[in-house]
Amino acid sequence: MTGTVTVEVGLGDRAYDILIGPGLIARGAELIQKRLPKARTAIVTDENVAAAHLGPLVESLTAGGNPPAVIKLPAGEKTKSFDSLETVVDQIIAARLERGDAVIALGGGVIGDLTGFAAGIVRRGMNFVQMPTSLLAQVDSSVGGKTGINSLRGKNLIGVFHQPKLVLADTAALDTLPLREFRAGYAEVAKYGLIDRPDFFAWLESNWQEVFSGGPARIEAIAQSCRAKADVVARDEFETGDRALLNLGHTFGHALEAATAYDGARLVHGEGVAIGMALAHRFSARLNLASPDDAARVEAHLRDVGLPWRMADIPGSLPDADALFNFITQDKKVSRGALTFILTRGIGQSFIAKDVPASEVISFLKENHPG
Ligand SMILES: NC(=O)c1ccc[n+]([C@@H]2O[C@H](COP(=O)([O-])OP(=O)(O)OC[C@H]3O[C@@H](n4cnc5c(N)ncnc54)[C@H](O)[C@@H]3O)[C@@H](O)[C@H]2O)c1
Ligand SMILES: O=C(O)C(=O)C[C@@H](O)[C@H](O)[C@H](O)COP(=O)(O)O
Ligand SMILES: [Zn+2]
Repeated sequence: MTGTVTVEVGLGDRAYDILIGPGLIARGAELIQKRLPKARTAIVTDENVAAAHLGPLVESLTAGGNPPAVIKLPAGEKTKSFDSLETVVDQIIAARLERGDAVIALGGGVIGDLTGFAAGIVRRGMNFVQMPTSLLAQVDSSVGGKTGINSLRGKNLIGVFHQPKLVLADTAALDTLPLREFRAGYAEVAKYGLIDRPDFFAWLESNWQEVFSGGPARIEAIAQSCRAKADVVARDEFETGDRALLNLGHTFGHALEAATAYDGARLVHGEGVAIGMALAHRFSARLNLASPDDAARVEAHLRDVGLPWRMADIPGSLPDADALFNFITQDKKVSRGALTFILTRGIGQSFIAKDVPASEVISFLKENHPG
């Protein structure tokens, strides 16, 4: 597989394409103008991505007759904040973009989530294009329309659903992504196998080295991930049911991100998801829902690829189990005060578990806390 792969997100009159392949950033103007003729643009990006990939996109849009406004922000999770939101909103308005123009997110999930939120609220909703440059953004965050910023009290607590008009995943951009960030994105790839695609998880166990080294296996893994996500989003856009499955590993993972104050030097999102998925499998085994062998298999794969898989792998000390539990109670899946977790009956057999007893969660956190 070397050309461009297209995956459709089937949302009726708001359906859009995900294009996956090398060289798409430099073709930005042509591909965007085809869907949004004559749209003026503002590009939102971060400093790392700007240094590596902004030039060809600006050149393409300028040559197409519409030089873009550029909004550059510091890299990292702390950029998903009210301060950054204010900057982006103000700069879009200052550039006099209209509703029918387009805001482009060029970057990882941080830039995508923040930019999508800004596009969702400026002029009550503007066109928005995702140009994901991290593995995590290409396989997950650029698809499905969840946008937002963090609160110190919990992850992604402020945001809106706002779908992009187009996703352009330039796989050549991954050549400049640091290995730690590639690994973090891989956690969300493995997630799709663990949710309901056991064959995909087994394929990853055999082929992960090729996915990491690039070439056809990498594009195959990205395309499979996008298909898996597009399927769920098309049947449950606003997470009233099945979409919650995409949260496998996130109830624990988001609590750990908040508990480390979104300090990317200690923990980035995909690493939190890796630890969270291992914990979700271990917790399922503790509740006699799944075999401990399956939990061990997940932990072994995460360890093999170099991802953290237990709380003890996070550098520095963590707040105690009660404080971690307090973050869990802010999870968006909580309903009438009852906890919802994504648990599992085995590899690729995840399910939505409502009314999970708080006492079980607290005991489990105490048993697994590094001390
Ligand atoms: N909306 C969703 O559905 C969804 C899904 C998953 C994750 N998320 C969110 O996504 C965020 C994590 O995204 P992320 O892992 O992409 O983090 P990120 O945006 O912080 O990017 C990771 C790092 O890689 C750098 N980078 C990105 N692309 C690069 C490239 N091509 N070359 C060099 N450096 C590059 C960035 O500057 C950053 O330092 C979290 O905030 C998470 O909550 C959202
Ligand atoms: O798209 C979804 O739905 C997901 O849950 C994907 C997750 O990987 C992602 O991290 C998402 O932002 C988490 O959603 P949240 O609603 O728990 O904030
Ligand atoms: Zn995630």
